[in-house]
Amino acid sequence: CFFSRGVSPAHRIHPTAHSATGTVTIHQPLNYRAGARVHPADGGQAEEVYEPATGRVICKVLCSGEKEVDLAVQSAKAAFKIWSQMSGMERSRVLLEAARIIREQREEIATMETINNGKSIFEARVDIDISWQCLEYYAGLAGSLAGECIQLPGGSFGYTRREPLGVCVGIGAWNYPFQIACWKSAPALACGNAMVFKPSPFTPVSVVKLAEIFTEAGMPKGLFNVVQGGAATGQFLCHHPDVAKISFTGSVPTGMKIMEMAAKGIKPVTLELGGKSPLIIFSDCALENAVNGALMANFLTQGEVCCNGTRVFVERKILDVFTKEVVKRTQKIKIGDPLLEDTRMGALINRPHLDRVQGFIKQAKEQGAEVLCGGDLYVPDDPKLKNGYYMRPCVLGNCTDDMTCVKEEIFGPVMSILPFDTEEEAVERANATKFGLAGGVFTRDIQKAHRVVAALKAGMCFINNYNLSPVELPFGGYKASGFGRENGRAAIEYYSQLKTVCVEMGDVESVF
Ligand SMILES: NC(=O)C1=CN([C@@H]2O[C@H](COP(=O)(O)OP(=O)(O)OC[C@H]3O[C@@H](n4cnc5c(N)ncnc54)[C@H](O)[C@@H]3O)[C@@H](O)[C@H]2O)C=CC1
Ligand SMILES: C[N+](C)(C)CCCC(=O)O
Repeated sequence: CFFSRGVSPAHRIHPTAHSATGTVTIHQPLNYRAGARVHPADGGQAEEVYEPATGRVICKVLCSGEKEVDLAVQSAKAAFKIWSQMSGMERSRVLLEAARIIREQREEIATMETINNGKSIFEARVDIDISWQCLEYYAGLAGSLAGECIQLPGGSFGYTRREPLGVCVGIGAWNYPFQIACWKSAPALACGNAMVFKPSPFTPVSVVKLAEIFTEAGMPKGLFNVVQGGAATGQFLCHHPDVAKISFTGSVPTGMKIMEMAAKGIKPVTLELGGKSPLIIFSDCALENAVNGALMANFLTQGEVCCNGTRVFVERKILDVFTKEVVKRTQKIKIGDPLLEDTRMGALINRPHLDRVQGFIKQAKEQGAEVLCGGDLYVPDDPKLKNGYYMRPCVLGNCTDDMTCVKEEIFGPVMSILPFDTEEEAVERANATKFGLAGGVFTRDIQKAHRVVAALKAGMCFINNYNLSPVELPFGGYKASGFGRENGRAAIEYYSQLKTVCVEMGDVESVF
């Protein structure tokens, strides 16, 4: 598998995955509290949930009110008392069992993710693999989470305890619904915390499956709860006095609001926000790898990826050959029914978002960019897909740094190509953005590669590849792309706190 590892071939193909587009409806409650699916106790405003591939409503999600949010937090609080007292090894075993169940149910979860999100089943399987790998990784760390012992004068000493924070809130975006929930819950639970998770109201479905799996794996009932809804529900969560931490993935404007709310309760926050990341292609690159890298950097999940390298800086010497090849390969991307095995680009999340992406392309043309391919709506032949939210992936040439398409996050399949002449110029232009989530470089010159990534003001940098997600590596942003880290050992810092204990072995020497 091309950007995940450790998947046995038996997990790859499932014979029944093909037929479900346009047929699934969901009737079960989508809130999860105290170890069971429940209808929310209050709120109750219903939002339609779509299948992007067909434009069909697959269910209605009931938004949780203040009372339901409180019940979920209280349920988490009760479970925290049990879970936080368990040893790391005991927690590890439960997380490993959850990872095993996810592997077992991989096809079912990936199919649901595809139906609700619109991404290809091929990619959804990778997302689910990254998800269980994340649980395995933090299960591995759970047993070794510890403080340190520090010798002091006269035989006295101090020690630190790494303690959980309490009830953590996770708020997710719609592009990687299951994976985001795992990236937040795995380190949180490994550290001994409880969690209340709110997915995006566009993709409420798969995270409830995760909650069921956690219970089946042996977590105390109430340890992981799901509330549903949009901004109002999110605000109840962020203001709740019993919430110890908020981890958010989403847009910059919402991230600012989350931070303001957290400030009122002195709650720590992790913010995984948007980006407009640079990918710098030098003329001494391996061209085919660089072309592959540019496609990986722009067209996964219909371009709806926060860390995408959407500003592709190409050394002028290879501009023509690189552009020609990228365009040729982009035109070959198979768009269509996301549940078909050979589809590589499915549907965008919803009609307003598709319109927004189309608006960016229109504006790019008005500002002088040239559409080298795609950018138009795509209507699949299959009649059941005719109301889906498809577009052809787009490559823009003739771009300049001041264009809106180069400055703003589009969150769709739109690549902007920008020529450059010198390394210094490329680095300076790459850094001339309010964002700092990711960046990449393609070159065969190892000194240049390391020099350039060292100069990039971005949290996640790639050399000679792009958009890989090994769970062992910390992920997160600089500047307006947020702070805090997910994945890797680093995430432990954001879901635990240190208690220092100072131990006197002698007598108290009072100054009074
Ligand atoms: N850095 C990262 O890891 C990622 C960042 N993103 C960013 O997310 C954006 C797209 O996702 P969207 O779901 O449209 O973002 P969004 O910011 O509109 O919503 C994200 C989540 O916040 C909730 N929310 C909205 N208003 C809220 C409020 N006032 N209080 C509490 N919660 C609130 C939403 O219901 C949703 O669950 C893009 O800008 C993208 O760059 C998306 C995925 C990953
Ligand atoms: C998995 N990956 C690296 C393609 C994207 C992860 C960040 C996001 O949630 O957008």
